[in-house]
Amino acid sequence: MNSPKYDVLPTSYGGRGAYAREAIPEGSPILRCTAPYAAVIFWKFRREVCATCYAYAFESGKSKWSVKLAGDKGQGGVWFCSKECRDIYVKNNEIVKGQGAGWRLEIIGALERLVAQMARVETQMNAHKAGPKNGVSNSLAFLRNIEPSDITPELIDHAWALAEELSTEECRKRAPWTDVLTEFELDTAQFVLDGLVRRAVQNVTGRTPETFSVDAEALSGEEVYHLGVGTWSDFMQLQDSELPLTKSKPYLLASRILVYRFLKYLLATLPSQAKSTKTETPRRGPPVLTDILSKSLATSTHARAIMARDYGNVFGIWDNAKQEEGSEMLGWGAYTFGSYFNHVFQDCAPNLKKTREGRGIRFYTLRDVSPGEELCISYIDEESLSVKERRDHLERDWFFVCNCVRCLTESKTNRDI
Ligand SMILES: C[S@@+](CC[C@H](N)C(=O)[O-])C[C@H]1O[C@@H](n2cnc3c(N)ncnc32)[C@H](O)[C@@H]1O
Repeated sequence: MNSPKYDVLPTSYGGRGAYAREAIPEGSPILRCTAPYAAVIFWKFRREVCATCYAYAFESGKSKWSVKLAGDKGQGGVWFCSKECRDIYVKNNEIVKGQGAGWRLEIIGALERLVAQMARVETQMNAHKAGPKNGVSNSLAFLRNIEPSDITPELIDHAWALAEELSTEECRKRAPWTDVLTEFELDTAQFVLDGLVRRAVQNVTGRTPETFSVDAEALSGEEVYHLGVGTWSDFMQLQDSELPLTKSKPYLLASRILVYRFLKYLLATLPSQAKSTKTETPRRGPPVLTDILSKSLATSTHARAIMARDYGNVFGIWDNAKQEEGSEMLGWGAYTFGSYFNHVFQDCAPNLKKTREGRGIRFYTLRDVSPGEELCISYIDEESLSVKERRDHLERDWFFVCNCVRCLTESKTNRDI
């Protein structure tokens, strides 16, 4: 992917990076991603954060938003800061003009039911003082004790193959769901579902993503290069971190398999599936999105591919409070074209900064950039961490040893360790 202002090229230290095509003055907009390909607003914040523009109710002095969209039977609640944002949500999820976003609310309704069921299971477990079930059952029990040194691509493939068999059996039996997902797993499930929905909607509607253009209006005459969410294949070109992530945090393999099983089960509970009996006449009209989603979960390929592009590529969605006022993370999003900027490498300070604009993000230069210079952001809070903390954090969550000038100098002199 190439922008009018920079090229994405191989770096000397591995992977790709973004390099300025020509001199870029300080304060120049570099890239605006209008929306994430896939995102999640934490389940616990879904009433407080607008599902369209991510506005946080507390910043407007409210405890939650009051504009709600729900299904025919009141299920599938989604909250918005305004009617305009609600209308945008409907438009983005409408497959056939005039038919609204009912299918999406149906899925959210099923999610609400499973969340309520998991709360009941948890209450029962607490009453019986039973340890939490962590979703690693039978054939996958070996995942409980895996160490980083056990992790190989073959072991990961084997675990996913077993997960596919197990989940197919679970959906066939339709026994009640008895595992309890952690908050993080539930949010990961929402993120994966959002990516699968994006893929399905793009496939069905053929809606093409926006391409490079000058969006002069959006920022009062300022020239901003912006990109839409991209296609599934654009998204798939992002770095796949499944292997390094599993080596860094082996427990996440079982956790991600649980997320996949949960989503497959969730889709299997939807009425559109139950109706497809032998006696029913073939459905006419537009493709049923929920059925397409079930098909995309028949194997783990798509869900696994989305999770493989989560760590290392996504950005936190933060409220707009100032840092010193204690800004809060509301969720996270994968902004396809915004994930080619590496962590500051050659010198001590990043030359790009990112800001959130509604559901989009924008990158701009923090200082003058020379032609050919790599455009970098900072992945961490540089100021508050010691050199050891910075390097550990980058190795644990971004899978590389930081050899920037500052880290190398400070490690040599043992400063701040
Ligand atoms: C958001 S991606 C950046 C684009 C990535 N290099 C690519 O080829 O797609 C983040 C990943 O890039 C690599 N990376 C970023 N900054 C780096 C640096 N300073 N040194 C080495 N690798 C880095 C790490 O593998 C990290 O997980």
